[in-house]
Amino acid sequence: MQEEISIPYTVIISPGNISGNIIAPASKSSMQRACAAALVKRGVSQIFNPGISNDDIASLGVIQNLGARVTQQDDGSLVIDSTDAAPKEDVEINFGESGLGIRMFTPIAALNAVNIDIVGRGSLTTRPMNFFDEILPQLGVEISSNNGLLPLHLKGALQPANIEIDGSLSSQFLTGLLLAFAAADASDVTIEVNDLKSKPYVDLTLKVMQDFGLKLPVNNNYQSFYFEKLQTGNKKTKVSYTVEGDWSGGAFLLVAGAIAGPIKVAGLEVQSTQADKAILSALQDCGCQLSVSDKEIEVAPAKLKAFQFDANDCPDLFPPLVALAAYCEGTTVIEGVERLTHKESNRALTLQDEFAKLGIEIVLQNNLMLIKGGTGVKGGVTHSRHDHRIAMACAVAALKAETAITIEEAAAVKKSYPNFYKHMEQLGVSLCAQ
Ligand SMILES: O=C(O)C1=C[C@@H](OP(=O)(O)O)[C@@H](O)[C@H](O)C1
Ligand SMILES: C=C(OP(=O)(O)O)C(=O)O
Repeated sequence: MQEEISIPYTVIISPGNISGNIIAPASKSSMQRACAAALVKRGVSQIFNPGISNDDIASLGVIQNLGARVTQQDDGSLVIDSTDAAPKEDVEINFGESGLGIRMFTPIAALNAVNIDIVGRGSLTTRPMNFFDEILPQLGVEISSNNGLLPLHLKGALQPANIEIDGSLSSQFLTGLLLAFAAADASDVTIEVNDLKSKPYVDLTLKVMQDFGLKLPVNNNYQSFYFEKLQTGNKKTKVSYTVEGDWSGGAFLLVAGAIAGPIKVAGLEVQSTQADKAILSALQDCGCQLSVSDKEIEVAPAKLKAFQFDANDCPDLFPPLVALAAYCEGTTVIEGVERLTHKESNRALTLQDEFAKLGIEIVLQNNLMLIKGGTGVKGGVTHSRHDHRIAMACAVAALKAETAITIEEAAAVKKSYPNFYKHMEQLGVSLCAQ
C-alpha cells in the first residue's frame, strides 16, 4: 500500500527558526481502534485518512490475519470487509512493537476457538502482559506466557463474564475487553475496574465503538462498565470513519512552534476525546502565544516560564513537555512519572539521561518530574533509545540549542509518526541525515 519511508540511522538538527503551516499526522490511537472496530463489526467499513505508522501497519496486518479483507481505494481510503472474518486454522499474530495493538487485539483474537500464538518484537518483548495470564482464564481462555511476557499462546473461545480488573498499569487492557465483549454481544455483564489510569483513552474507545455502531456499555464513572441485557449494536449499516489527527504527535509540532515558531498546525480536532489534547493547557500556562480555532492552532514563542502539569492520564505528553520545559525559565513540575516505566523505554530515565547530555537537569521525586529550564540547551549527541517520543523530544529541543543536536537511531519515529522529520523540514528546519 504505502511506500516504506526511509529514515537514516542518524539525523542532525541545526538550530533555527521555523515557520509555515503543517497538517498533523493521523492518530494511531484512532486508526488502530478503527481497525479493531471494523473487524468486530462484521460488515463493510471505509476508513478515511488512514494512518501509515508502523503500529497502524501492524494492526492492519492483524485484522487480515484474523480474516478481514483490506483494499485501498484510489482516494487513499481503506475498505475493510469483515463480513465472514474468522481465522480458518491456528494463527500466529505479530504485533510488531505496538502496546495498544497487543493489548486491544488479544481478547478480540481469543473470541476464536483456535490456537493463537501472539508475538512481537523490540520493546514489546519486555512490556508486561501478565494481566492476560490472570484475566483470560476467567473468561474461558487457556493461556500460557513467558512469565508474563511474550510470546503468548491462547486457545479460546472467550466468553464475556462479570470480571474485576486492575486499570492502574494501562488502560489498553480495558480497551481490548470492551471491544471483545461488544463483539460477543455481552449481555447483563459488568467489567469492574480498579484505579483506572489514562481515562481519556477509554473515552476514545467508547467513541469509536459508537461510531461503528457496536454495542455500548454504560460507563459508571470509570469504575464499572455494564453491558445491558437487551441492547444490541447496529451492525448492519456500512460505516464511514475518518481517522482523527494525532494530538500526541501534534504536541511535538505545537511545542516546536512555542520554542521556534510561529507555525500553524491544522488537522487537530479541539472536540477530540484524545488525552493529549491537554497539551493546550501546558502551552497556555508556559506563556507562549497561542490561538486555537476549529481550523488550526497558531503558536509562537514569547517569554516562556515554568509550569505545573498533571500527566497521570496523558503520559505520552511527558517527552514534548520536557522539550518545552527545557526552554521555560524556572523549574517545571510534571506529575505522573509512575506511568512511564513500561512504555517503549523507561521514559522517565531516558528523558533524564538524554536531556542531561544537552545540559538540562531533570530530577525524579516519586511521582514527580522536575525540569530545570531556561539554563540554555547545549548541542550534543543523543540517542532515541529506540523510543519514538524520545527521538522527537530531542529533535524539538534542538531548535534553539546552542549548537546542532544529533539523534542516533532516529528512525524510531516510524512507530507513530514516520513523516516527522519531513514535516520538520517543511517548517524550515535544517536537517542533515547520515
Ligand atoms: O489506548 C491508547 O491508544 C494508548 C493508551 C496509553 O497507554 P496507557 O493506557 O498504558 O497509559 C498511551 O500511552 C498509548 O500510547 C496509547
Ligand atoms: C506507549 C505508546 O504506545 P503503545 O503503548 O501503543 O505501544 C506510545 O505511543 O507512546
